[in-house]
Amino acid sequence: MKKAVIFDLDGVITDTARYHYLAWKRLAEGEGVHFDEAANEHLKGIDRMGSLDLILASSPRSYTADEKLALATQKNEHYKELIATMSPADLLPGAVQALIDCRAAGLRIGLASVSRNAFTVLASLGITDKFDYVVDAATIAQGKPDPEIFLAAATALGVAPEDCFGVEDAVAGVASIKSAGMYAVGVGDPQVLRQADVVIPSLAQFRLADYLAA
Ligand SMILES: O=P(O)(O)OC[C@H]1O[C@@H](O)[C@H](O)[C@@H](O)[C@@H]1O
Ligand SMILES: [Mg+2]
Repeated sequence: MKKAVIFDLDGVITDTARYHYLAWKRLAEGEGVHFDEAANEHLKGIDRMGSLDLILASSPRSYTADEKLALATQKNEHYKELIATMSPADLLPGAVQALIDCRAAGLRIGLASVSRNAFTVLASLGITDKFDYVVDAATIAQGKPDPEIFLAAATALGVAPEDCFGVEDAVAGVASIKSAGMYAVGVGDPQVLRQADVVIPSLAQFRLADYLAA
């Protein structure tokens, strides 16, 4: 039986994935780089500087480290404007019920987001106290798809990786869960999240009993 669940945040619990997309799109177009939903799919779950590098790889010019930092800051300021009015109304359908079900089943509950805005978003959604442990992205050396962030959450929760399952909307996130040796619940399109053990369209279809014995 599984003893812990580790959730991703952006795109799983709330639709911040949309805001990340809009902020990256404005930045990319300002740099003369075409950016659409398909390109964005490759950035989901990727940390801020990693995402910027992927976008700028298609730019006609090169950038100094200082220029990159300025662009990343600019994107983050725009992103923070977009999330400023978030409230519990921005929780995706089924998210709170999934957290309640996991708690009722006695699971330890972690959050593994590479976003440095995760604590702010959790507070705006009013769900900080629903997690036993939230990984501080600033303490993680290797972003997803590296397993580090999911392993860090499991260690802090005191549960072996094989007794955990992870919940993710990103290809890189599912890869991170699988290389951590955990069962992966994908949220999204099965044609995209091919490495997941099971894929559900949203947390409204979260069926805890199916994952506990997996
Ligand atoms: O820029 P932030 O808030 O630290 O977020 C980093 C990354 O966090 C991830 O959760 C998102 O899926 C990415 O799109 C985002 O780039
Ligand atoms: Mg995500």
